[in-house]
Amino acid sequence: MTDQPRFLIIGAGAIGSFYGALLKRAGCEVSVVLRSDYEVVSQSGFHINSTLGDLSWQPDHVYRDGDTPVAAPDYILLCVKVLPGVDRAALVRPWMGKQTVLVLIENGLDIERELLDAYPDRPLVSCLAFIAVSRVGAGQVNHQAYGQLVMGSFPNGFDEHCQRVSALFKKAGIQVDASEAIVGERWRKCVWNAAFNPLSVLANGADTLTMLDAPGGESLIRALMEEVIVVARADGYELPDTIIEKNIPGTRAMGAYKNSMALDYLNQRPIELDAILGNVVSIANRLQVPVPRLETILAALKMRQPSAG
Ligand SMILES: NC(=O)C1=CN([C@@H]2O[C@H](COP(=O)(O)OP(=O)(O)OC[C@H]3O[C@@H](n4cnc5c(N)ncnc54)[C@H](OP(=O)(O)O)[C@@H]3O)[C@@H](O)[C@H]2O)C=CC1
Ligand SMILES: CC(C)(CO)C(=O)C(=O)O
Repeated sequence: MTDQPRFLIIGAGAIGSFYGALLKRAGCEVSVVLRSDYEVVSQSGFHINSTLGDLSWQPDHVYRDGDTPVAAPDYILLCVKVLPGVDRAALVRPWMGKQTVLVLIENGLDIERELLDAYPDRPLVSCLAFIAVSRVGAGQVNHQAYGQLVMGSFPNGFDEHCQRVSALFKKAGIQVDASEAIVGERWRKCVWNAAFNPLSVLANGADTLTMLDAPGGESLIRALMEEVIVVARADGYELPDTIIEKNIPGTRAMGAYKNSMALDYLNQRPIELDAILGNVVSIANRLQVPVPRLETILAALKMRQPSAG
């Protein structure tokens, strides 16, 4: 591994280009594999309007499918949406060198397994992003708030790669919380995402305050969060009840906010329904934990979007 770590971002949308900008700021070589934004970013880079200032940057190399990288990356930062039609293991395969380590910044539960199965001898760095950032045009990103990462090795621990990558993000000014139990952290975040994200789609792309203030809204959201907590506990992750008491006022304090699934829905893009809700329900079914409300919402959304899951 070189002194200046070499990163390749696959999925350089809102999250990928934002965290890529930070790695660039920390002195790394950062390249990207692009699809729809290839021409624009090749010519004029990413334009990122951020609460941290102007984070616009030019990748060291801009690739597209079928290209051969100039050099194998030390790290692949995988930030594509986790969707049933997207084979993430196949997506990274052409770019993996003999020593390349995968770093995921993606939402959802139980989303690492397919990558670990495909690359069983590779360390896997798993990250959760607490951020509000969206892609507003080709190569154009708007960062509205936050940015903290929670990071750990999958399935557990905090290895030398986590240490190295977290040090780079910290150097660029981002808070990184180290976790020895990243799966528990995924459950903890899922308490929020599995309740708010799918419900916002049923509510026609509603923001958080609209959902909380609708008649019966807050009590439904609390009940959904309780169901997720019960499943997490049955799966061996002892989440405290206080999560809900923190989540509700914390969400109110953020102001009206449209989560990533609401934005996907409003922009007619596929939603990460299985990664965020379907996998919770599957684990509940396997462990025979009743989750009637989560199941109802999942079934209703599958009717709306049968193939995009
Ligand atoms: N945005 C946010 O505030 C937050 C997002 N997250 C999570 O982060 C993850 C990424 O989300 P986000 O960045 O918002 O999503 P975006 O839709 O902004 O970005 C996804 C990117 O992946 C690219 N992509 C998809 N397939 C390929 C491919 N085959 N080859 C190359 N590029 C590809 C897309 O390119 P193309 O345009 O060509 O399709 C797009 O640029 C998700 O799991 C999300 O839930 C978590 C917390 C907050
Ligand atoms: C928690 C939140 C709202 C932002 O980090 C998110 O994960 C999302 O928008 O899906």
